[in-house]
Amino acid sequence: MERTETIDNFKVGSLPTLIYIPDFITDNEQTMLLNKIYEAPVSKWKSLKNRRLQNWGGTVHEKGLLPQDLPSWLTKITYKIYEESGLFPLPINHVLINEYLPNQGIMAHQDGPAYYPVVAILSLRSPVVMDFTPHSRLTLCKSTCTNDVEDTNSDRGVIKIDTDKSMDEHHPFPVILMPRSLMIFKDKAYSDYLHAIKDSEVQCYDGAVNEVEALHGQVMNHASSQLDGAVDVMKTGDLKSIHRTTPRISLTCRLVPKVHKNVFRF
Ligand SMILES: O=C(O)CCC(=O)C(=O)O
Ligand SMILES: [Fe+2]
Repeated sequence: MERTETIDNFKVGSLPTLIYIPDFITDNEQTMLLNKIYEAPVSKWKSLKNRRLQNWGGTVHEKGLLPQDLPSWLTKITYKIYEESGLFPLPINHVLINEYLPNQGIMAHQDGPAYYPVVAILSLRSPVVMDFTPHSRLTLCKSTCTNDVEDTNSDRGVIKIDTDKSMDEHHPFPVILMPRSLMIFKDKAYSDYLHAIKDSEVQCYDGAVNEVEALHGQVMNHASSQLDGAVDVMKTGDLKSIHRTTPRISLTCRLVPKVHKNVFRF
């Protein structure tokens, strides 16, 4: 982000509030992050049904965070997000790193209540489409029903969703997440919508709220455009799609406001 630009310049769509910043980090920064992520011992990865993840910053419980210092290679990026966005009241203290193979995704969910309601997602390597879908009513899920939610926010009070099809002014919409981009969402986009990534290698981005910002000239008009994961975006006739050919890594950066300093008083 240039010095003269404010976060407001990066708002996309009409819903409060979705922010999309293309090229938030450089190629070198992306390479450095990927190296660090894949340097971690295999035991740092937790495998789920449809993706694997690394948890950094400590353990999130319903009542707050049992903290662990973030490594400096992560604070470098989380501090940049904190400073440049101006949207977090305190520095980010928790990062979830997800790895998705081209046929993997994440089911529709809303992030758990332990987090401050602003999420920043940095995307690496492969483009992907994130679908936002409205819901009208939320009921807090007690620990007895968290098993049906395959999510890492998991046993600390993931929110169970009651989708109401009669929501009229709310519409589903896709967002394109290109490598090296940062997406931030909060307000209604956080509280009234679920977010999901389809577990398919071909994802439709028709109607994406950030099509111009994300693609700026990258769209290939033909199916022979397989130069790199970053440009596997095609428009064949009316079909707007992203073809995932490499794994995608994302860094979900959040703030858990309540931090437990002393394990024994937790
Ligand atoms: O990988 C992503 O882009 C989304 C991850 C996510 O929604 C989450 O960890 O809560
Ligand atoms: Fe999420």
